[in-house]
Amino acid sequence: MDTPPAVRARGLTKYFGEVVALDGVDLDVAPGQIHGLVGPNGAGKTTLLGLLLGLAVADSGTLEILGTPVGRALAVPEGVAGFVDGPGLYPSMTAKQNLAALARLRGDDAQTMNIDEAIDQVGLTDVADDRVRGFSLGMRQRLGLAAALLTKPRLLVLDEPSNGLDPAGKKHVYGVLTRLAADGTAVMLSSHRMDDVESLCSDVTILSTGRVAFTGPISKLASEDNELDYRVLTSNPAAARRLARQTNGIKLHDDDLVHDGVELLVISAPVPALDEFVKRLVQDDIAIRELAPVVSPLEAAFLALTEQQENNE
Ligand SMILES: Nc1ncnc2c1ncn2[C@@H]1O[C@H](COP(=O)(O)OP(=O)(O)OP(=O)(O)O)[C@@H](O)[C@H]1O
Repeated sequence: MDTPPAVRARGLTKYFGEVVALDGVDLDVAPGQIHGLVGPNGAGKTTLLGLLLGLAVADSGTLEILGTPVGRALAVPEGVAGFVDGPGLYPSMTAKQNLAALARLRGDDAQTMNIDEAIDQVGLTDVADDRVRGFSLGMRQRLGLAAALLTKPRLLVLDEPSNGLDPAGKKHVYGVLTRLAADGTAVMLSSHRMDDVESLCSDVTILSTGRVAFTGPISKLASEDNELDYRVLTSNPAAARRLARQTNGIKLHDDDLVHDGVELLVISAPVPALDEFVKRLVQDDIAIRELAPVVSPLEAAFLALTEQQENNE
């Protein structure tokens, strides 16, 4: 039998009084997929994640989680774990006691073995017996993730999981999420960091004022026709500039930058024109020391799609 999708939403709509927080949202998340949810402030990200966690119900539309239709009752759907607006923790208890209490609340036996393992997975072993009151935001986020891991979820839902994490903490947590996904758990997470979403997620949904501006594989956003801005650092900026002028489809920006005393060209180009430019640089013996988009394809799409939708309001 085929494994059902982790999430299948059609036409989800949610109002808060007059405010339409979600407006006809369709969403598909496959098992083992890490799916990013991005959008400007107030776009509806937390509201959507809350529906997946059973913290609220939609006013209309249908939602199936792990193959089971979600009803009108407020309850965490079977197989789902996660948190929005930060994990709910007891400040006066230690990290370990928090996990034991949460397990008891769910009616599970507090299996010390699993608790130690979950704490180890998120890298909190050294502070397992410290009270949560003294934990930083990043440590709380990690403990919240450990609490979710204890339930062995098939869908993990996280609101801004990298909030408060230092670069090492982020790398650790992303490693945990990547391994979970490799074992078949679907992960849905919101973020304001496009670079994080690009490095971690295979798919993304861009929300703008409650509507889906894009949903699908991130690779589809980097379409060959899209024109992106690139920074180009070469061994011969003057010759590179001449070649850029002679290559069809390349637009040369006037505001070149100076990087460590070397002139950096800034160009706009669709992928085929960029390919042609690179070939010509190589033919003319000009070394390419750096070639990178000024903003990533996800960030460029995010800005274009959300601006477009806001202008249509
Ligand atoms: N409990 C609530 N009562 C009233 N309005 C709400 C409530 N929750 C959300 N909203 C409104 O619904 C819209 C979507 O909010 P939501 O928190 O889902 O956005 P978000 O994308 O998570 O924003 P942010 O990036 O700022 O966290 C906003 O206009 C918000 O003001």
